[in-house]
Amino acid sequence: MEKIKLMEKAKEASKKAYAPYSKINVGCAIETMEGEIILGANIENRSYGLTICAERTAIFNYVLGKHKGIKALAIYSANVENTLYPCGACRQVMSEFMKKDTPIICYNAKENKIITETLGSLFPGDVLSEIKPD
Ligand SMILES: O=c1ccn([C@H]2C[C@H](O)[C@@H](CO)O2)c(=O)[nH]1
Ligand SMILES: [Zn+2]
Repeated sequence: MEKIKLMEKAKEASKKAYAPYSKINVGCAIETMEGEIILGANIENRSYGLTICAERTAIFNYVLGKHKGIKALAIYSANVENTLYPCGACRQVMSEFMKKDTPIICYNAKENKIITETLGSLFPGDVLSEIKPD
């Protein structure tokens, strides 16, 4: 799928965000190897630390759906000036289910520009392959 199309899905997902505290609605769209689209959005909590990011809700949705591989992941956010990149916790969770060369597509609202990274560029090192489940 074209990056812009996947980003449109992420934008759609951002409308499902529950973000009354930060007012930053983030949406995430995962394209699976089978070509399905899995969505996620951030869900905040009055106990701020319990907030979960859009990327992780999307990845957990992907896992529950028993899909076979992540082809690309797009992150959309409104109300932020700068490009929103995944936080450290999300990068760690991504490392469990994505490959080093899996594209992570970020949207920069300020420049109205799409920036493509990979998991390997955002989460370098060999930790990705250290422990393998059975
Ligand atoms: O990559 C990111 C960064 C932040 N957030 C959410 C968490 C919180 O609800 C709000 C502000 O940080 O944005 C995400 O969903 N994904
Ligand atoms: Zn995160």
